[in-house]
Amino acid sequence: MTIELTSPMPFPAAGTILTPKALTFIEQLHQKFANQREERLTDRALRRQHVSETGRLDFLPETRAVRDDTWSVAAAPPQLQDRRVEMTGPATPAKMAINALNSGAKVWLADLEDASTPTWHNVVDAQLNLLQAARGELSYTSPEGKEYALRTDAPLAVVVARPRGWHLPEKNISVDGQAAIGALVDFGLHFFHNARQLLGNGSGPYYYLPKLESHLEARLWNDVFVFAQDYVGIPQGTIRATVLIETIPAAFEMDEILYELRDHASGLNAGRWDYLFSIVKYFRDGGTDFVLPDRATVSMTAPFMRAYTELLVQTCHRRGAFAMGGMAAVIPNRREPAVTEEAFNKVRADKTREANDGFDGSWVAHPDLVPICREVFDSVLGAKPNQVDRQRTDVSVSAEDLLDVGSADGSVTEAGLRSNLYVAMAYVAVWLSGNGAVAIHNLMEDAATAEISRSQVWQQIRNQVTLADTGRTVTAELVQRLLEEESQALRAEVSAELFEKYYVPAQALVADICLSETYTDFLTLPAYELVK
Ligand SMILES: CC(=O)SCCNC(=O)CCNC(=O)[C@H](O)C(C)(C)COP(=O)(O)OP(=O)(O)OC[C@H]1O[C@@H](n2cnc3c(N)ncnc32)[C@H](O)[C@@H]1OP(=O)(O)O
Ligand SMILES: O=CC(=O)O
Repeated sequence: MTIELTSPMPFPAAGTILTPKALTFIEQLHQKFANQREERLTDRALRRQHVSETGRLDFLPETRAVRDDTWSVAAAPPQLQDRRVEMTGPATPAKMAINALNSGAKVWLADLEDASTPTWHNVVDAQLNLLQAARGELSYTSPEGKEYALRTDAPLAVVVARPRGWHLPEKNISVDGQAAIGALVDFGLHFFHNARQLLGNGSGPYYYLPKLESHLEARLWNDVFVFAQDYVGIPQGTIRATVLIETIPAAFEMDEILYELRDHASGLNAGRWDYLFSIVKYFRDGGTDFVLPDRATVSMTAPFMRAYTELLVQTCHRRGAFAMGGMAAVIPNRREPAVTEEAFNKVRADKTREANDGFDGSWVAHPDLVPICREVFDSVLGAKPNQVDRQRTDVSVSAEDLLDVGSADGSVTEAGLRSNLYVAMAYVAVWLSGNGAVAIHNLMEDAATAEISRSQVWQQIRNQVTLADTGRTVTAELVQRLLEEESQALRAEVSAELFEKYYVPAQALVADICLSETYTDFLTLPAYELVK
C-alpha cells in the first residue's frame, strides 16, 4: 500500500476512522484525482494572472450554450426539501456537534473547513463524531459533569458536511510520497464510513463544497462523486452537493457549476465572507476602484453584493436548485442581553432581506439564532417547504454590476485598519490553539473573515490608501507600528503563557503576510505549517 500515516494515531479511538479499508479508498481517490486537482490549482493561478493584467472578469463565451439552454438539476431528496434554517459549526468537539444536531435547525453544516483548525486530532475527531452521529451513538460528558446526548423528542438536523477546499494538503497522511489532499481526506473518510448508513437512515451523503473558482473544479468534484458511488456500490445520483459561490470568478460561472454537478447538485450558497476575500484577492492590484471600505461597513445591500445574491437566486431557481443565504456574523452573548438583542435585530434584518429576495433558507452561527431565522422564513414561505418556484425573472445582472466594487459606501479608516490587524492576530492565535471559530467583539470570526482582514491590509499598503479619520497614508511602516500596538492590547487580554505560545507566532505570521511583497493566497497554508 502506498498510503501511509506520517503521524501516529492522534488518539486511541482513531482506529475506528483510519481503518485499512478507509485508507485504501483515500489512496484510490488520490491516485485518480491528484493530477486533475493540480491542474485546477494551476488554472487558478493563470486566471488570477490574467485578471491582474486586464483588471476584468467576464462570463465565459465558450459556455454560452449552458447558460442559454433549458435544463434542471436533479430533484432534491425529501430530507433536503426544506432547508429554511441551517446551523453551521465545527464537528469537533463532540459537544458542539451534539448542540448543532439538537439545535432545531433543518440542516447542520458540519464544518471540516473554515470553522475548524485541521490539527490531526480535529480532523479525525470530527470524523469520529460524524460516524457516531450517523449511528445515533454520539454522546459527551463535560469535565464539569454536564451530559450531552442526541435528542429524541424532535428531528435532528440533517448533516451536510463541508470538506476542506482544494488548496489544503493533509500532511499527516501521504500517498505515493506526497501529502494527501485535505478535500479528498475529509470527503473520503466521511463518505466511506457513512454513505450506506445515512441511506439506511432515510438520509444520504450530503456535502457543501467550498471555495470553487470554476466549473472545471465542479467537474472534478462530480468525477469524484461518480467514482465514490461506484466504489461503495450505491446508485449514481445519491450524493447531493451544495456549492458555495464564494469566489468572484465562480459568480461568473453559477450556471456552469450547477450544470457540471447537475446529477448531484442541490443548490448554491451565497458565502459572503469568502466572496469579499476573493474580491480583494483577485483585484488587489487593480487600483483604488477595487479598494473596499472598512470590513465592518461593507453590507449586503451594497449594489455589487446585491447583484451577486440576486443573480444567485435567479440562477438557482431557473435550474430547480435551492438558493441558500449566508452568515450574518453577529452572534448573541448569553451573559449580555443588550448584545443579544442587537444580534437578534441584525440577524432578523439580514434573514428578512434574504427571504424576501427569494432565498430558500439561510445560515446561522449560533443555536440561539435558529428561532429567528425560522420565524423569518416561516413568515415568507408559509406552508411551502421552499420557494424554488419563485423565478426572479425581474433580475438582470451584468458583469459590470458584479464588479462595481466602488459602489460600496464607506471609507478606509485607521480604526478599521487597527481592527483588521487585531482580528487577524487574535484569530490566527486561536486557530493555532486548535479552534477554527471564535467570537471577537461579538462577531463570529472564522478563516474567511480573517482572510478579509489580512487581505485588506495588504491591498491598502499596495494602493497607498489615505485613511479617512487620520489622514495618514497606509504604508508598511505604519502597519508595523499599529500591529505592535494591537499586539500589546492583546497581551493585556490573555495570559503570558498563551501570549507566548500562540499570539507571538500569530503576530509574526500576520506581519509576514501583510508586509511581504508577494501576496499569500491563503492564510491557512502558512498557518498549517505551524500546527501538528
Ligand atoms: C464564513 C463562514 O464560513 S460561516 C460558517 C463557519 N463558521 C461557523 O460555523 C462558526 C459557528 N459558530 C461558532 O463556532 C460559535 O458560535 C462561536 C465560536 C462563534 C461562539 O461560540 P461560544 O463562544 O461557545 O458561544 P456561547 O458561549 O454563546 O455558546 C453557548 C452554547 O452554544 C453552543 N454553540 C455556540 N455556537 C455553536 C455552534 N455553531 N454549533 C453548536 N453549538 C454551538 C456552545 O457550544 C455552548 O454550548 P453549552 O451551553 O452546551 O456549553
Ligand atoms: O463560507 C461562507 C462565507 O461567507 O465565506
